[in-house]
Amino acid sequence: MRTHVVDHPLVHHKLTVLRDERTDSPTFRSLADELVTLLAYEATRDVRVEPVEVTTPVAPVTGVGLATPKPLVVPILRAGLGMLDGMMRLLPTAEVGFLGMVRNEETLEASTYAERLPDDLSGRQCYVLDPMLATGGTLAAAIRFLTDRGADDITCICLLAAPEGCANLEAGVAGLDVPITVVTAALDERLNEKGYIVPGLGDAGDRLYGIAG
Ligand SMILES: O=P(O)(O)OC[C@H]1O[C@H](OP(=O)(O)OP(=O)(O)O)[C@H](O)[C@@H]1O
Ligand SMILES: O=c1cc[nH]c(=O)[nH]1
Ligand SMILES: [Mg+2]
Repeated sequence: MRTHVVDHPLVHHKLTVLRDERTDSPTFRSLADELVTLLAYEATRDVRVEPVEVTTPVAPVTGVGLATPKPLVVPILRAGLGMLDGMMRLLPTAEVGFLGMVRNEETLEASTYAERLPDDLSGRQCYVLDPMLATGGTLAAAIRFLTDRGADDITCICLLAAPEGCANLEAGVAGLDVPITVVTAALDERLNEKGYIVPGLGDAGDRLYGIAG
């Protein structure tokens, strides 16, 4: 597994405002959207392309277009939904699959409550969107879903990651013969006793959409 921490002053700046407990939901949503587009630029560096011939007003030229099959973007509900528009801005022709997952806040185990993915992901590059890589349980389960259906290249885009979660995820995907990359805006210090990222930004889903019942 490869972990790439995006080091750019605008990423640091937007993340700082996201972390601030005084930032309200509308501002949080709009900044998360902007930040994801910056992360997506890095995360799509290896997106597969194929040659395309076009003619400019002056001469023919060989350029590139996205290869077929098109990439699949998979936001993990709820909080990953806040990253979808920012990602699709860069990959407007990608397809979108959905995974609904929630972490039990007592046991920290992730469970899946919704799934809408293509049956066959052979040869597909997949981009998984989840703002928080905390214990890593949610992303490990999501990656299993995708590799079980034949995904052959997976990039996870996160706003924040914890070192413990990266280590757990790396161990969890060790047996998979699929390249896995994590792109994040920051690798934070640690997890606290409740499994929250420190310093983190709190509960990403709640900050985007309000307190879940
Ligand atoms: O790495 P982990 O320890 O598995 O935790 C990370 C997960 O926790 C949060 O989701 P949550 O369960 O709060 O659901 P939500 O998005 O609906 O708020 C977050 O959005 C991740 O999906
Ligand atoms: O810090 C954390 C950990 C899990 N989920 C969140 O939303 N925040
Ligand atoms: Mg939540």
